[in-house]
Amino acid sequence: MDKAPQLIQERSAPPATLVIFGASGDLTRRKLIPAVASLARHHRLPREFALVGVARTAMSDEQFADSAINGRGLRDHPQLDGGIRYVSGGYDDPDTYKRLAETLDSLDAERGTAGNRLFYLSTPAEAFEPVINGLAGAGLNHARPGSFARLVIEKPYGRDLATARELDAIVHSSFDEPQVFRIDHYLGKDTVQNVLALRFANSIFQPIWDRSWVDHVQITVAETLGVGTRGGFYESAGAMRDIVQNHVLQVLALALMEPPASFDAEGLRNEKVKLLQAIRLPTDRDIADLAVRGQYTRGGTRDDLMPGYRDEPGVDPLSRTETYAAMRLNVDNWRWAGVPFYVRTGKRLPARVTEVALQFQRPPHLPIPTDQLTELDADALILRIQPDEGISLRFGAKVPGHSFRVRTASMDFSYDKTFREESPEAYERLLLDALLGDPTLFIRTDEVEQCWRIVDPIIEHWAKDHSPIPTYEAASWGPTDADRLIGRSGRKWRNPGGDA
Ligand SMILES: NC(=O)C1=CN([C@@H]2O[C@H](COP(=O)(O)OP(=O)(O)OC[C@H]3O[C@@H](n4cnc5c(N)ncnc54)[C@H](OP(=O)(O)O)[C@@H]3O)[C@@H](O)[C@H]2O)C=CC1
Ligand SMILES: O=C1O[C@H](COP(=O)(O)O)[C@@H](O)[C@H](O)[C@H]1O
Repeated sequence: MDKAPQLIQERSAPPATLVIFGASGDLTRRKLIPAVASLARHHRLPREFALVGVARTAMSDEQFADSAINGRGLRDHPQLDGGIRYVSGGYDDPDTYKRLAETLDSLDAERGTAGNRLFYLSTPAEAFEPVINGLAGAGLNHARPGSFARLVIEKPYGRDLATARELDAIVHSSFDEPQVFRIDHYLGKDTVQNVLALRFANSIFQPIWDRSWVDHVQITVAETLGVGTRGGFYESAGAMRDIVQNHVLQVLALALMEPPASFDAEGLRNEKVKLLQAIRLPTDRDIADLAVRGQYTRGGTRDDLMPGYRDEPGVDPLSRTETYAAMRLNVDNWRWAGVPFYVRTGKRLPARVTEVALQFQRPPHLPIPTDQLTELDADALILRIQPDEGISLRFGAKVPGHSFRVRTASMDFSYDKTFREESPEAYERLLLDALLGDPTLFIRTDEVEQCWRIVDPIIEHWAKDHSPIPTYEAASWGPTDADRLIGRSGRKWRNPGGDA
């Protein structure tokens, strides 16, 4: 019998050393170390496991272990006890990699990590090239026979199509594509993977999942937080590069692609690429009607007044960076021709919510007087990715009583209430996949290119547009232009949790 694709197996990691570059940073502290901690807690790491942090900040092994691991309650985990090292040095200094290689060899000897290495680039993008070259200079890009050397690269992958291709050339000068794992942590979320389960493990949804039934689709990635301490990074990214190019387009691709023959890495990624290729590019003439940006200004309530983006640390007081982006997309294929897809993301919106909402067409004829239907919305299927994970089906139901009033009702599935199993954190899931060499939930190079192809024209258009950037008050649902974008076709945004 064929082996099941790795995506659908229960697994634990092989002997290996995880090497994190940028080990003194925000992502390492907030996401990667907790992910390692959770893998250890759930017995998914073998005793032959080690962790090495690399960064310029001076720290001893003990200090790194203390700050990184012990603080997470991992002191007593045999998988990590004595297996934590720290290498401090410049990313472009060959000596850093020489010391790293010695550390890795000694861990192989002491802990039996078998020469398996997973290098995680958790630095700002400027450091990717020197780290890749440094690894190759020390021969760390090659594994001994029977072992692996893999590279995980954080997002955003490039700043546009051209720089993504340049980065790929640098990566491929030292690593072969099967060694490369481009991460988008949204793909590690159970609820994002559940888009696949809902669509392809059931037969009832597939017949209505197309232009004959769907009026339009809305994808929202809304955050209540501002840019926090990441103002410096965000200034050069903006919402389009930070969220739309990766998380939003990945979720969209999973929601709209054709059924793959199997959930193996190539089958799944081929279908995503085909879908992304079918997205029509806006022309310079219609871009203004199809894409909207905004930047948050001071807002909130008197008791909870939030600063404007330009007042955040690390942000230019005259910044023109967008903290909100919305687009209308068209997919030129047989299934979706004519159906509009509205996507939006923003910081400092009134609710933290990520969802995919399919709104269905109204019935062709309603045998009920219109005054009985004033509380009836169009039918909708809402895939709630976070934070209230689940699925809602919204449909019309007769209100009890002597009249024939029909009001929208909701049938809800909640992860929390239905399953007792715990969801792994996205980074935990993806770290384990990379340790196992399963690329299914990582981004292939042609996907990256397709995503840049879609957002590049809009980013370039905005860069040339010198009119004042539209604004929205913190804790509101974005600039009024976004309402016009969707309102032009007589539709409106679903604002989960209500309008603010
Ligand atoms: N933080 C987050 O929530 C998310 C981050 N990412 C991506 O993950 C990666 C890491 O993010 P994050 O941890 O926030 O980054 P940080 O800005 O915290 O940087 C990580 C570490 O890299 C080193 N570093 C900082 N600037 C430079 C530089 N210019 N050149 C070389 N090294 C530098 C610093 O360590 P030292 O000075 O000690 O060498 C720093 O501690 C980035 O690519 C980011 O885009 C992706 C999704 C979410
Ligand atoms: O990649 C990023 O994602 C986070 C949002 O992730 P979530 O899992 O909390 O939804 C976002 O805040 C950050 O700006 C971005 O770089």
